[in-house]
Amino acid sequence: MRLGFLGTGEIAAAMLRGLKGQGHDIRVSPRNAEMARILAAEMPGVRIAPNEEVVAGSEVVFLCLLARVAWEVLPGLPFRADHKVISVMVDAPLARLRAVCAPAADIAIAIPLPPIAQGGCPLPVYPASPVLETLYGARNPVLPQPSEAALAAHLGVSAICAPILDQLLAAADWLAGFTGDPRAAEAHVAAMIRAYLPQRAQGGDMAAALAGLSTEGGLNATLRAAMRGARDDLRRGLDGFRDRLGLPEGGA
Ligand SMILES: NC(=O)C1=CN([C@@H]2O[C@H](COP(=O)(O)OP(=O)(O)OC[C@H]3O[C@@H](n4cnc5c(N)ncnc54)[C@H](OP(=O)(O)O)[C@@H]3O)[C@@H](O)[C@H]2O)C=CC1
Ligand SMILES: O=C(O)[C@@H]1CCC=N1
Repeated sequence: MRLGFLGTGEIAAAMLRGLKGQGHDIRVSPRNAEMARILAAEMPGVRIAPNEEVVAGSEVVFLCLLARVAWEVLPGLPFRADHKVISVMVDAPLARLRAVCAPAADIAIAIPLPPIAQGGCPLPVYPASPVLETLYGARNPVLPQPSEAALAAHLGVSAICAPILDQLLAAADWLAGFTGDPRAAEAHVAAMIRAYLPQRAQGGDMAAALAGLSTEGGLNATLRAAMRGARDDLRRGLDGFRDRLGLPEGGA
């Protein structure tokens, strides 16, 4: 398939690496120049081309720009009615994407995360996108959403990755302070938490795991109580995205 990526940053690089071995003909935009060079050298079939050529030469165009850049750049590009466009951008609702990508109308928003490079990354999308399924579905669970609001809520919850990783790193750092082995400490924390996150988590698994860690006076119960404020902070932070993500009142 002929694929184009506009914006060759963190998420585009991960998405490209997630396509390795599929034999696509891929054009990437020249910015970020260093990343574009690395990817073109790393992956057969990837070439660097001006934005206009990325769009003109592709059947599927991935929008991996910052939204504020996209609003300036996209209106001048040669979109066609037969293009399939997949945006992964935050702050880019469908109505505005349709306006700047016209006459292209087959537009979906997806939420990849950097682990898509290896696979196993849940991939919410709205509206359903057969081409996204074709490209990524074999290695990642593609999750079509029933509405743009549901997609936006998934976008919001994706923000927990950084604060949770930050907590895990703080724990590993604390452990390494006693063991003197930061690598082993990080590996241990990762393995311990991974053991609680089965490949196919069922509703209720997390609550059951938490119940199993609630021994009265135990270390887990003690630290959880001491960190109750962090739970409230997380909830408040997510609620703070409502306007930005266009989420309806009510909901949660
Ligand atoms: N990082 C993530 O995990 C995820 C990010 N996203 C979304 O993806 C989008 C990109 O994020 P991310 O990859 O992290 O950001 P980056 O800043 O890493 O990538 C954006 C890229 O766009 C390039 N760029 C700037 N101007 C132009 C232009 N005129 N034409 C072509 N390319 C240009 C930048 O190049 P230069 O460096 O030269 O300025 C940069 O490499 C954002 O909208 C973000 O919300 C979505 C899901 C996950
Ligand atoms: O943090 C962000 O804005 C992007 C969106 C989803 C994950 N990362």
